[in-house]
Amino acid sequence: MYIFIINPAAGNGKAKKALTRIKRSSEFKRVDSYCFFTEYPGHAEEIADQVSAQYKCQIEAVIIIGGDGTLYEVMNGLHSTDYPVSFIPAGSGNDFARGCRIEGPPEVIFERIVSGAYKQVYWLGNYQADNIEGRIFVNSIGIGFDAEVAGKVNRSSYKKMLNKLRIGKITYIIALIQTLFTFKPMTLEVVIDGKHRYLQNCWMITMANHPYYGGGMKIIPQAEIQPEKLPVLIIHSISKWKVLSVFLIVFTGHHTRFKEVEIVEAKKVKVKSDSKITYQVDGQTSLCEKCTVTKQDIPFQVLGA
Ligand SMILES: Nc1ncnc2c1ncn2[C@@H]1O[C@H](COP(=O)(O)OP(=O)(O)OP(=O)(O)O)[C@@H](O)[C@H]1O
Repeated sequence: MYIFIINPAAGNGKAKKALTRIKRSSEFKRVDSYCFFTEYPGHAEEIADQVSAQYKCQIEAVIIIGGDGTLYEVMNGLHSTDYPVSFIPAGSGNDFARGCRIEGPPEVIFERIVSGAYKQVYWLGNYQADNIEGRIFVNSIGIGFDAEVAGKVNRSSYKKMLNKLRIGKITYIIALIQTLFTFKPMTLEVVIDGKHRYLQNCWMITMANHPYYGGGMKIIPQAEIQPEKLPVLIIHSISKWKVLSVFLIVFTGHHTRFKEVEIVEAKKVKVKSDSKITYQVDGQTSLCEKCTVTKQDIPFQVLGA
């Protein structure tokens, strides 16, 4: 049985249109399926939790139609990595689809899913932030400047309108410039695979499971879908104006040439601050003082990729 979890609010309603196209396909008529629509933030996680309890071994795949936020919720709600998952991009950013090369019209992706011929393994990340334990991130987790930019984008009143006009990237540029003037660089204790570092004037630390975030920025161009190791990007001891240059060229991946942009690989990263710092997980933001990030041991199968 194919379980669809659809976020009708993602990408200004793109998900419903994608489902309509899939439903018209001969492949859809041939298979057993159930469609669940999310009604509020957090609902996709509840649905995934219920579905894994109720259907267990009957599940052939869980197919998410929405954006990266919906995928994040589903992966945190599923009880096991044994369920094959697929993602039909219908959000505004769709970085997971970019990272896994899930491309094409929704009905074509669905055909590939059902054929079973297109699949790849994917290792998720785990994080623990203050008292929040055992959570999963799908694409990336970031602390500091990028998280504050993401928070501003999410709260902006004009995001929807600009997305509708297909110039959603302008929301990001506005938030970036606003944050550039308000952001206070952090003093952090960072422990990378047991090695302690004290970073002053730190702008951000980001860990990613593939290169993309924020709707196509190649934040860690060399990040591979791989077990064990997390690519970690650290930007510190940098001027405001150079940060602007970093983000102007981040879509090309050339920002890693700046000497203030450091990339390392690690199995475990701990970040500690004396005050609350903003972090983003797959684009959703929150505050914490301590955060520990690792890679999940067991991969799951992505169909249609
Ligand atoms: N029915 C709903 N109404 C409003 N918000 C919802 C609903 N269902 C889910 N959500 C919330 O919508 C948020 C955004 O969804 P999602 O990230 O999938 O789309 P997006 O923001 O358009 O895409 P992307 O993350 O790829 O940029 C999620 O955090 C989710 O909790």
